[in-house]
This record gives sequence, C-alpha cells and structure tokens, in this order.
Amino acid sequence: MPGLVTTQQNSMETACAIALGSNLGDSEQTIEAALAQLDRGGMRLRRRSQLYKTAPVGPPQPDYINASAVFHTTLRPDQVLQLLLVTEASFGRIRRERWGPRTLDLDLLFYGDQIIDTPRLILPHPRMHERAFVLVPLSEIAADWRHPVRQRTVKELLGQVDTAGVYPLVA
Ligand SMILES: Nc1ncnc2c1ncn2[C@@H]1O[C@H](COP(=O)(O)O)[C@@H](O)[C@H]1O
Ligand SMILES: Nc1nc2c(c(=O)[nH]1)N=C(COP(=O)(O)OP(=O)(O)O)CN2
Repeated sequence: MPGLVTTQQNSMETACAIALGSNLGDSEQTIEAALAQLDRGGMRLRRRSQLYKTAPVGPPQPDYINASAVFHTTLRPDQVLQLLLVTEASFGRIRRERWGPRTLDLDLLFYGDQIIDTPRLILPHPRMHERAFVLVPLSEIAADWRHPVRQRTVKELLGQVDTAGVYPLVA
C-alpha cells in the first residue's frame, strides 16, 4: 500500500528513513551513487523517492537536489549514523559553515519509532518536521510513518509546512 511502512520488520531488522541532499558537483549522480553505496554498506534499500529540486534553506547558495529513502537494517542507530558519516566523507564532504553548501548530506530521520537524544545522535531528526525539502520526498514513500515525538504522521507534518520551492526534478 503506498505510503505504508511497517517500522519493525522482524526480530532482526528495523526500518529507517534517510534524507539525502546535495548542492555541489553532480548532485543527481551523487545521490544515486550514495543510495547504492548505503545499500552495499549494511542497509537494504526498500523504497526511494524521486529526486526533487529545492530552494536552499539557510545562507544564499545553489539549489539542492533532495530525496528520501527507506532502508531495512540490522545495524544499530549509532552504526547507521557512522555509515552515513563515512558515506558523506567518501563523496568529498567537508564540514564548513552550518547550513552551507555540500556535496552530500545524509540525515537519519527515523529509526523505527525510537527516540534518542545524545550529543552525537538525535532521533527523530530534530528539524525534519519543519523542512519541506525533507517532508515532500518522505511523504512520497512513507506518508503514514508516525513521528514518535510530534505524534503526527509524515503526511500530517507536511500539511503544516510551506512547500513553495520544492519541485520534482522531472515533472
Ligand atoms: N539524526 C541525525 N542524523 C544525522 N546527523 C545527526 C543526527 N543527530 C545528530 N546528528 C549529528 O549531526 C552531525 C551532522 O550534522 P549535519 O550538519 O547534518 O551534517 C553529525 O556529526 C551527527 O553527530
Ligand atoms: N533546500 C535545502 N536546503 C538545505 C538543505 C537541504 O538538503 N536542502 N540542507 C541543509 C542542512 O544543513 P545542515 O546539515 O548544516 O544542518 P542540519 O544539521 O540542521 O541538518 C540546509 N539547507
């Protein structure tokens, strides 16, 4: 059923949702390659959104390409985060300014229905509920996933944000 994601797959695997963004280099190719690299790195790609062109949030910079994906994995949340950081680095990501341009940004949005608040990892991602560039792609593949803190589905959260500036790359 479109939009329905069961977050607990079996005793071993958990569904997690990832946001991908890029606005430096060949962003479309980078995102496609990153999805494949994550799939090889201990996560199983189950659903992915189309690519979106999005106006930058933050300082003036080029438009972004954004997408979201759902993976099933036996990795723990801290291991997923580590995989995301290693994958960002492998695409040449250098951390400069906050909200600044980047070759690849990978954020862990949901890990099942877990709530985590540590210096290294916050789940659900603390700003996902206010970002149309996250919620539009995510609603395409996981509209009914319930945010365990906000107690709203992705579709409901999407209804609360301004989606101007977020367009499918191929209309
Ligand atoms: N849910 C999270 N996903 C990704 N990164 C997270 C999350 N919670 C905390 N972090 C920390 O944020 C930095 C990466 O920041 P970006 O500017 O989004 O790249 C990373 O070091 C994580 O420890
Ligand atoms: N359209 C668009 N704008 C953005 C995007 C993005 O993917 N698309 N990512 C950002 C994230 O910046 P950063 O990772 O520094 O901040 P975070 O820790 O809040 O995710 C900042 N602005």
